Amino acid sequence: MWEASPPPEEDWGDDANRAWPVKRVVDEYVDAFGVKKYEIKWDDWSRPDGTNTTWEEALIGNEELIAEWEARQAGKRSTLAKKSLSLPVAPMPDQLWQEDRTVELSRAYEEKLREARRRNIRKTYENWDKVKRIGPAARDTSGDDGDDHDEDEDMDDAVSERSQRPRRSLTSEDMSRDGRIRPGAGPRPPQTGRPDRTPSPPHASESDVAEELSCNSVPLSRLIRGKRPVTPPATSRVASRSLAVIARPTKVLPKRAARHSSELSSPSRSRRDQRKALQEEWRQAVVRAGAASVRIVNEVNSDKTPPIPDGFRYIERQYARAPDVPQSAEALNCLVMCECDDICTDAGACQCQDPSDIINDFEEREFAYDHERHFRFNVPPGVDVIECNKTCTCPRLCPNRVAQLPRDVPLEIFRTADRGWGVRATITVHKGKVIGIYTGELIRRDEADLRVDHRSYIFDLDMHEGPESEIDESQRFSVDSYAVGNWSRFLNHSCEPNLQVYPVVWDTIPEANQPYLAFVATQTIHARTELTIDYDPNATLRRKKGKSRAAARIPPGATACKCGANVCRGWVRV
Ligand SMILES: C[S@@+](CC[C@H](N)C(=O)[O-])C[C@H]1O[C@@H](n2cnc3c(N)ncnc32)[C@H](O)[C@@H]1O
Repeated sequence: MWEASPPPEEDWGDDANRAWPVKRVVDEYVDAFGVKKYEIKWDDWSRPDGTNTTWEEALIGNEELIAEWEARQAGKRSTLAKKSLSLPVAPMPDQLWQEDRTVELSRAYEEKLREARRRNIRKTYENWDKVKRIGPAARDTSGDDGDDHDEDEDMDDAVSERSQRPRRSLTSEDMSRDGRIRPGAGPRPPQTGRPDRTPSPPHASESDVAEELSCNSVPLSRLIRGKRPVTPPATSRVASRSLAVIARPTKVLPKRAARHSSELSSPSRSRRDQRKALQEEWRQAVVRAGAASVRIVNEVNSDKTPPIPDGFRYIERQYARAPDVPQSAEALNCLVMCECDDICTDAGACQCQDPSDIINDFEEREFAYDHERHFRFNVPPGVDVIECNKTCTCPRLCPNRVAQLPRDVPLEIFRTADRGWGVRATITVHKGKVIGIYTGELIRRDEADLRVDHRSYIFDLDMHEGPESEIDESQRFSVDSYAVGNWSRFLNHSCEPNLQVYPVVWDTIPEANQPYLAFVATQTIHARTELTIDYDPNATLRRKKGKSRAAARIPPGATACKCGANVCRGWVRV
């Protein structure tokens, strides 16, 4: 608790309006309205406490003072630049490339390279490579049999792919506002004169035609938008079941995970060893993905590990696709490329946002994130956030690449007193901070319906579905995190949650109905506060609208809610 001291007294005497001599300008800042202010050091005036500076807005008639201040600053900057050329731009060992300090570092690095080039000095800062490749560089290859896809390589691949193959994607003109593809639209050769692009041929080549067909072959039912339900994004499926009776997963797991699972379940291993092995397996998966740590902690009872099924595979930031849900080539061909010069700052001018339905009060297109990469909560229900994709020219630290980046919030999977295991962050996160994404096995909905035992861990990707939707059954998908998943499978329900879920795409188009689900903080969440979501936002909406009066009666298929919130409706569909 503290109280601000009173401002220091200022006494300008009776002749406050006389011309007071100024010594010099000692500081400056630009206020929230863009007005520049200068801190002035006075020559023969001071407060009783000895301080003799004040902040002044206009220095009319004293332009030479400002000129002198600016010259001094320029001198300082150039001295610093000279000095800093010899300073290493080195990341800390635990530094992740998407952190703010890495962004600052990258800017310093660019500045130094520019200065070195200007002075014709051949200078390389080898340590910078570590920032760029923090995921793969930190990879622990011991025991890695190499059959896992390196999650962090995706973006790097994308960048190199971009420079190797001619870009093929829809431009803004090909997509109309409602996201439909216009007849005759299709991928075209790039039109600007950037050095790495091939000039536009007069007629479409064979490959253009092939891609055009594949892009236009996205079934129309999947391109119909504007008929989305006004419901919150995704709903967890319904079923109450005991964790003790979890059935073994039916899917054959990849070699690597199976090996670990047999190690983990070996009767010769003590429970403590099993915990260590599991923690290490997850640590490696997290490091490979370039993400912040996930620790397993239990301060409540003697359980060493959460009750995951044998062969559980931790996968931080992508779906494990079921064999009958391959990555849609059509969707990849239909990615809209933006050509922003640097980071994307104007959604209206960023071509990949053309199909986006995020519009502000002035009917202008808006990004879902602000310049600090915080979610703006401006996404209407049923609308996917469209992040910049692998064909876009912007860098990986563009503010419109957020959910696709590795998680930078360190987490703990911790034992709760009465709801099994839960998730909490070990740092305070602020409103709008995107924590990460839900991962798991991407399966068809009809398959999800059969996995009754997994229901608590299945998220339906149903944000585009509603009574009027014409989405074909074969195009409805769900994510099952029972046997494959990440920290988010441990998120518990609260009737007053501190996270919200929103659908987001970057490696597909919204019409493919396979977005990722991202979790964003809806308020400041202090370190080690449990992170929670609402498993049944529709029920909350109905309740808010007063449609469900029998709040405390537990409906069939639901279980007693133990979220402890003041507004708890008393039951939860799990
Ligand atoms: C997706 S899992 C969450 C992680 C789970 N606590 C665990 O230990 O694996 C969903 C299960 O957590 C429990 N659960 C989550 N939120 C709950 C709540 N508010 N009240 C009671 N049980 C809850 C239920 O057993 C539910 O089936």
